[in-house]
Amino acid sequence: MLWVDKYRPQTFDKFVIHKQIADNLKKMVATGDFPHTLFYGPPGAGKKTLVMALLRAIYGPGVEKVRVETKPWQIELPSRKLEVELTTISSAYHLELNPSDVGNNDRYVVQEIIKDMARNRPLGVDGNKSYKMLVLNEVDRLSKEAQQGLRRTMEKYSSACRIIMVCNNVSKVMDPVRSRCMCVRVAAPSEDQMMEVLAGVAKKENLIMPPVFAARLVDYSMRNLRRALLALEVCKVERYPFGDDQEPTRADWELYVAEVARNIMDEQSPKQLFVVRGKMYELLANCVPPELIMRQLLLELLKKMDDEIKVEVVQQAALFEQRLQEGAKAIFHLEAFVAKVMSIVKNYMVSCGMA
Ligand SMILES: Nc1ncnc2c1ncn2[C@@H]1O[C@H](COP(=O)(O)OP(=O)(O)OP(=O)(O)O)[C@@H](O)[C@H]1O
Repeated sequence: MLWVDKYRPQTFDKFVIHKQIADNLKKMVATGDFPHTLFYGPPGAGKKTLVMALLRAIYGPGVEKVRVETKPWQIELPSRKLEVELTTISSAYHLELNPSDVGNNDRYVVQEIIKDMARNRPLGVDGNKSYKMLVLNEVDRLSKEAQQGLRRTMEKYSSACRIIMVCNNVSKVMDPVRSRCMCVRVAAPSEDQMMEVLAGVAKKENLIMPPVFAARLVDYSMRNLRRALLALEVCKVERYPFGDDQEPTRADWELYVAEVARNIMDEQSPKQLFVVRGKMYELLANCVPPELIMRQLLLELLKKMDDEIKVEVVQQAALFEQRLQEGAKAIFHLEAFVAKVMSIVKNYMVSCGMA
C-alpha cells in the first residue's frame, strides 16, 4: 500500500492537521443527523481524508468495505433512452462518484442516481430507515444545468439521502447549491504541519530524514500533502539513506511543461508558436488536465521572466484560465495564452532594446 493511503488518518481522533474541523464534525455527528456538506480546498489539502473519517464516524468501519463498479445507467428522457457508463465506489452506506466524468450528460446522472438512492434506503443500527450518503467529487466541474438539477434534487430527497460534495474551487459552485450546504473550507496545510506529517511517516517507517531534505520536500510539494508523501516514498526507493543534496524527482509531464516554457522564452515567433502547439497537444493527449498545464506553465514562465512583466502575464493566465472553464476546446485557450505571453515578452524585449 502506498504511504498516502497507509498513513491516512481513519478516525477524527488521529488527525494531526485540521484538528479543529475534525472536532467540529465529530460534535455534529454526535447530534445524530448531518446536513448536506461541501468540502472545498486546494488539491492534497486533506478533503477526502475528512470525508472518509466522517463516513466512518457516522456508519462505522463497514463503510470501508467498498466495491468499485463501472455500471451503465439507463435514463428515460421524454424523447429517447440514454445510457451512460459511470464508475462508482460504494459501500452499504454510501456511494461515491465523479459525475463530471460523463460530460454533458452529467445533469441526468446526478438526478437519476439520487432518485435511485432514495428508493434503496439502508437501515440504521436501531432498525429505522436511515439516510444514505452520496459523495460527489469535483462538483466545481459540473455543468450549470447539472448544478441546477442538483439543487432541486437535494431538496426533494433530503430525507432519504445526504450529499457530501468535494471540490477545489468553490466559486465555480453556484450560490443556490452552496447555500443549501454546510461549507467546510479545508485550507492547504502550513509548512510546519507538512513537516510534522512527513516526520511522523518517516518515524513509522524507521527512516532518518535530514531537516534540509525535509524542507526541500515541503518546498517541492507546494503545500500539497499527497505530493509530499509520494515524493518521500519515491526518494526512499531511489536512494536511502537520504542525502542533503537529494532532489525529489519531477514527473515527466512537469519536465515537458518546463521545456515548453523554455521554448516560449527562447523565441517568440509564429514558427515557435506552432512548435509549442504541438507540445500542448502532446500533453493533452496524455491526459494532463488543461488547468494543470496552464498553472504549471505559468509557474515555469514566472521563474524565467523579468519582474516587470510578471504581473501582466499572471493577469493573462487568470483570463485564459477562466476562458478554459467556459469554452469547449482547451487547446484554443492554451495556444491563445502562449501567443499572448510571446507578444508580452517580445514587446518588453523591444522596449529594452534586447530584440
Ligand atoms: N489530517 C491529516 N493528517 C495527516 N495526514 C493527512 C491528513 N489529511 C490528509 N493527509 C494525507 O494527505 C494525503 C492527501 O489527502 P487527501 O486525499 O484527503 O487530499 P484531497 O484534498 O482530497 O486532495 P484532492 O483534491 O487532490 O483529491 C492523504 O492520502 C493522507 O495521507
